[in-house]
This record gives sequence, C-alpha cells and structure tokens, in this order.
Amino acid sequence: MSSTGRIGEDVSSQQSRRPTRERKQAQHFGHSQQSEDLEELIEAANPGKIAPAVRKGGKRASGKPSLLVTLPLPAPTVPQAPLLPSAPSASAPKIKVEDDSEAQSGPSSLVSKKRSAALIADNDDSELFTPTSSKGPAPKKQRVQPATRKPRAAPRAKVAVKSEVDERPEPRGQPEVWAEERPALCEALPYFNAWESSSFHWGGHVYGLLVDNDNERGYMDEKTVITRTSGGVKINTKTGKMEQMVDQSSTSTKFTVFLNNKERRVPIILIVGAKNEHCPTRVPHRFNVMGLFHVTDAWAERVNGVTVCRVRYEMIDLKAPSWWGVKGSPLPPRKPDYRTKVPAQTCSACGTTSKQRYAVGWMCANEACTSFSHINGEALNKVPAYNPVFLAERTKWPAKILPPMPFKPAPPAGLSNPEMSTSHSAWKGMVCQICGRCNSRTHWDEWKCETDGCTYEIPIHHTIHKASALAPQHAFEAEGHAISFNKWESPVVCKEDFIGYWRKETYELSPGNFISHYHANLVINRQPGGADEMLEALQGARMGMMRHPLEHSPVEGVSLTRHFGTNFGLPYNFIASPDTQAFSQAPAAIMDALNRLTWAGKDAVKDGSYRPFNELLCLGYMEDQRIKFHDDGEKDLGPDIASISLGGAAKMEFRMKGKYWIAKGLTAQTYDPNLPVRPGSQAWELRTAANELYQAGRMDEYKAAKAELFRALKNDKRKHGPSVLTLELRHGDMVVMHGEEIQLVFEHGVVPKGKLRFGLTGRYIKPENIPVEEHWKGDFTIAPDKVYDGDMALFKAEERRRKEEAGDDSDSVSDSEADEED
Ligand SMILES: O=C(O)CCC(=O)C(=O)O
Ligand SMILES: [Fe+2]
Repeated sequence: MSSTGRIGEDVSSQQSRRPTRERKQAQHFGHSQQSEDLEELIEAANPGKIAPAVRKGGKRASGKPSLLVTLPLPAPTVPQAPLLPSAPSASAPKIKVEDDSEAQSGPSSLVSKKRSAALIADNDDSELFTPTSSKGPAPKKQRVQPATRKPRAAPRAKVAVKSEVDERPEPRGQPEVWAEERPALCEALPYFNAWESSSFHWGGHVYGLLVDNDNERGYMDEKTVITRTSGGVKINTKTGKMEQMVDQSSTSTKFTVFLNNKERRVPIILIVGAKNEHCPTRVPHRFNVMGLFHVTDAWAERVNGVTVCRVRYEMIDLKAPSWWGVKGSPLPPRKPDYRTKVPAQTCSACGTTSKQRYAVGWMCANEACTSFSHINGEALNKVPAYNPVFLAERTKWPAKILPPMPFKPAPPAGLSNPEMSTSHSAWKGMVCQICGRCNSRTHWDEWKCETDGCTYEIPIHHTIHKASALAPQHAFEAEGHAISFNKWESPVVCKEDFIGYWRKETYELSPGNFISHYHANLVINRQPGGADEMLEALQGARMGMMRHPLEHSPVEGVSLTRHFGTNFGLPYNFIASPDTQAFSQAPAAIMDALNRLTWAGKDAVKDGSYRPFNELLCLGYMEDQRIKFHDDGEKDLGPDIASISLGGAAKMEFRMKGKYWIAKGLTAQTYDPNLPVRPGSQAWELRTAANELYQAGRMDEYKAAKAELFRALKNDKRKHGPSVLTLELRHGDMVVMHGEEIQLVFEHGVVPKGKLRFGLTGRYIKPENIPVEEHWKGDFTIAPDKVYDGDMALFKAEERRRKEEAGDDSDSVSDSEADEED
C-alpha cells in the first residue's frame, strides 16, 4: 500500500502544466441575481422593430391558424458556425499573486466574510479551515458569470499564503491527487464531499479531512499531523484575529467521530491546503491530497480558559517518504521505532491516566478533574511546545486491515452502459488518471482533464432513451386528457380548460399574474416534431451544453450550476457572441420546441401583450441535478416565459420571496389594522380576519384575533413563503408564466426525477439593448403549414371520426369548433 505521491518528480514540469482551458462565461441562464431590485424595468420594446408576430389566417378548411414570426433585422453578417461548443479562448489565464489583504478584499472572501458570520451563529467551524460557508440563508437564485473571462482554475501562484513569496523549501515530490478549486475537490473525491466544513463524516466516521487554515496550534511533519477539531472560532475583537473563543466539547460528534475512527480502525485521508502554515514545504496546489492516516490520539485541553479538542494522526505507511517532506532531507527510517512511547502518568486527583504530550510537563486530560490542563499546578495560558517524543511516536497499522477506499478514485466505470450515461456518477467529478487533478464535469458532450497539456479524457456515449424508459411513472399518461397531480394553496385559484388534447390549468398567483400548465398526452407527444421526437433528437445533438460558473460561489473557487445548459436566439446582455447560437443554427428539435412554446405563449396571454419568444434556453439535467429557487426577472426580459419538459418528470414549485412574504416590523403595540395585507404573505388570513373585526368595530374579538396573530407570527421562523403551487410536470408538458409579479414577488425551482430531463424555456429579450449586429440570431421563420396549432386539426378530425363512428351525423360542426364559435 503506498500512501505517497510521486517522489522526486521535477517540480518545474508540474508547474508548467498550467490550466489554460478557460471557463466559458456569461450566458443568459435566466437566473437574475437581484431581480427583486430590478423595478427599474427598461422601456418596453419598440414595437416597430418587430413584424406583426402572428398573421392569423381566416378560418381555413384545416382550421389551422398560420403563424409567421420574423424579426426584420439585418441579414447575418457573422459567419455561421457549426453546431459545436464554442472554442475555448487561447489566452492563458492571468496569474495573480495574492497576499492576505487581497484575499480578504476579493469577491470570494467578501462572500466568505459575510457567510462566516452566519456560520459562527450556527457554531460551524469551517471558517477556520477554509473560507467556506453555507448555513446562512438559502442562496438566492444565481446567474452565471458575466462575460469577463476568468481562468478555469487558479494557478499555483494565486493561493493566498501569509507572505507573497512562500519561502518554505521545495517538497520531495508531488501529490498524486490535487485540486485548484474547492468545488472540483468536493465533486471528484467521494471521501471529501464536504462543501462547508473541514471534514467529511458520514455514518459516525470521518473519511476525509482538509487541513488548511488551522494555523494557531497545529503541527505537521512528514509522518505526523495534529489538528484541533472544528467549532468555536470567532473573531477576537481585541486582536482582530480568528481565534478559539467558544469551548469545544469532547462529547460533541465533531470530536467523537475521530474517536470512532481510532477505535474502529477506519483510516482518514488528509488533504493539505496551501493556507496551512505547518506543512514543512511549499505545496504545489491549492488542495493537495496527502494520503492515508489513522487517528493515534485525541484529547481535550484548556488554554486561556477555552477548551479545545485536538487529534493526532499518523501516516499509515511510515516507511515510504512523503511527497511533502523537505526535498533532500533524510528519508524516513525503513524500520520505524514502534517502541519508544511518551510517558503516561496517573492523576492523583482523579485517577485518570494521561500522556505527557507537552515538553514542559505532564497535565491531566480529564475535563472533569480540578487538575485539568494544569502543568505543575498552573493553568495553561498558552499552548506549550509538544513533547518531541510524543511527536516521534510511531504506531503500527496492522497490514491485514485494508483501507476502505483508495485516495485516488478510479474513473466512473461503465459510462457506456445505457443506465450510466446520465447517472450521478457521470457528472459528479473525476480525478485525472494522468496528472491527478480533480475535475468537475463541465461539458455535456465531453469530459476532459482541465490541466493544460494533459490529454486525459473520459469518453462519453450518450445513450438515446425513450420517454417511457426515463419516467416509468408516465404510466399515468393518457391517450385522453392527462390527469393533473398539481397542488396549490389559497390565495392561488385554479381555472381549468380543455384545448383539443391538452388539459390546461391556469393558476392565478396574484391579480393578473398567472401560471398556465398545459398537460400533454400520449397523442400530442407522438406527433411529428412532438415531445417524443424532440427528446430523442436532443439526446443525440451536440449543442455545447455545459455547467456554467456561478457569479457568487457559495464556497471558495468557482462553483458550477447543477445542470447543463446552452442557449439559442438573441444573445443576452454582454455575451461573447460565440456563446449564443443563432436560431438558424439550432437543431430542428430546438425549433420544434420554440414552435410549441410560441403556441402556448399566445394561447395563455390573450391581453395583447404577448411578444414572440426570441431566445430559448435549453437546460439538461442528469440524475440528481436541479435548479434551485430563483426568478427569471432580469430587466431585459419580457414578462412572459414558457417552458417545455422533456424526458423525466419534475416538480416545479412556486413560493413567495422572503422579502414579500415575511410580515416585517409588526409589533402588537404598533399594529395598524388599516394597512393593506398582501394575500399569501405571512399570516395573511389571520391579519385579514383581525382587520375585518376592527373595521366592523368588534373590538373585543379584534383584540383576541390580534393576540392569536402575534402568537402565530412568533412561532413562525420561516424565511420565505411556503410553496403555494407545485406543478407535477411530465414529458411534453408546457408551462407559461405571465406577469411581472411572478418573477418579482415569487420564485420558482425545479427538481427533476429520474436520470435525464430537458427543460427548454422561451423568453422575449428586449432587443434594444442587444447590439444590432447580433439581432439576426433571434430571427426565425416557421412555414405556415408547420406552425404548431396545439394539434387542434388532428383533434377535430378525430372528433369528427368518433362522431361518424357513433353514427352521430346530425351536426357536421365538431364540439370544439362549436366551442370556438361560442
Ligand atoms: O427546467 C425547467 O423546466 C425550468 C428551468 C428554469 O426555471 C429556468 O431556466 O429559469
Ligand atoms: Fe426559471
């Protein structure tokens, strides 16, 4: 068993493997950062620029309306590119050397600073190790990075260490596994799925531990590491430093998990971060896997009145040199000395035996004892130096106990297996088998190592699944009208309609602001250009879908969306033009979707405000991917948005944003029963009832109702509204959102089920803010006989046939035609 990395490799060759593949930036993903604040909506589009979207023919024999959507804008001047992912920029990433102060003021540290406050309140400890976060309020909807190009991964020099120049000696070798980005580290290493804290523990054991910022009292040499456990660190207002301010507890699971590892012989994989000051050498990457260790000791001590729990780890392989050892220093002895042990002493006060861990003398490690953390009768006021014998102790790991997992995970097996191509393991991350880098899966169509010059690649074989294979629950799909499984809460009201084969449900969330859900059925889906065909075509298309970097990463480094996406049509904002593919370059399935979405948009929005969609976002979700609560209320978007679901089923939820939901600033003393109450906001029904009693002059009842209202408010700690509408989306279903409040006041999220789903969303982007030379991208024409009619012609023909079969020839006009005439 080897726990070390490559030894003696030329460091300069490693450093030259700098990442150049850059993250693509800035596509519109419809997830505005702060759309609540975007009330300053820009002027409505200039209608003169848009041709009459719909030229509805007279009633023809087929009953089909005709639709011609054309943006009469300049002809393409940009050469048409093939339908492939846009080429990565050739420019090398800028190398930025950061010192501590820069790291503090950079955007990610701003995030981490904000979030660490929340963490401290939660008694989380992650701030000590890495500027991570995340127990604060749920992240607002994210939008992807703006167009400014950013290196895909931070090169070595970007790491913030104490001084600009790390003067520590060179290491003997290089880690076998490493990462430059925290998200890639967490996604690629099953033993370190710890986005928010320094250790990954599950089922009562620790699997991986990041030793990064633990600078105050840690220790590290080639075979031994000592860290404190997590929790209790806060900013000391006197020194301005992050310090242990709150007692840690030796009965907390944060400590006892390490004892479990020790007792049950479960190894731990240690990762050293570039911010660790105890590592004897300069580490080559931001995160560097050290290897397999075991817990040899764990104890509590009290220093300066604060209790801290500490853990000592020893490398399992004591004989092989470790990569982080000082280059040229003596190698570890081939025969470790397992005999020399630090002396232990029994406390005369409590009878507990403790080791002499510190050079200055022995102390009792029993927290309940009066001599706890006293050396020669004196309480510890600073951490003394460790006893060298204690540091040099060697503990034999029984050769017969094999570590449960390798520290270098194998590539995900079986991606060519139809069941695997979109499974969780196909996107969760991988370790390059050549250079050892941890990579996220960024591209739908390829999976390559991101290190410059590295050729490692995992072949992708997209298996084409039929809808029935993706969502067995489609058993509920019908030849006739589909059954709805949606749920909604007051004050949302639902109106039902049947349009040909479609079941249409319209939910009004607030006056004039609604969601229409068009439930497809098997007949609709199997038509040419319908959902079945679209689903299969999209699985085979190479559209350059990728996971985009989030503008505000919740952890250090670049976080990616938990879905893949690409867009077509009009580019949004400052998108580099190759990033948006023109409709004229789009696969037929994209145009089929746009055709259907246009029909739904027109059907749902009948007040004349509907504008034909000129942009389409295609999101692909593999197993366990989703889009969190967000809104689509970017200022350059029109208020109508329509989406079509393909493949696996999904749950789409709508809820009121905290800002509108929380009944802020209400006190029993200052309560004003005359203020209007927003229906659906916190305790709105109780407020309305109390206010009505007040208006009716029934003061005793009003007082009682008010008391009940404030009791309810006191007990309600939620930070946003509950789901007021849950749509159960199935293959072929369409959803139209209409009205600015749907985006301004509400937010939505989608959780797909199963292994593969596509969500295609049509939007109207106000063209006046898009450079005129880009307008052709949103231009499309649908031949009149191809314009989607909601499958009405088919439905009517079927209706006639049914009537004829039933011998009902009394009326040649079908029911649906008669309905239309009504
Ligand atoms: O996947 C979907 O159906 C919708 C995705 C969405 O909400 C968005 O793109 O903004
Ligand atoms: Fe959305």
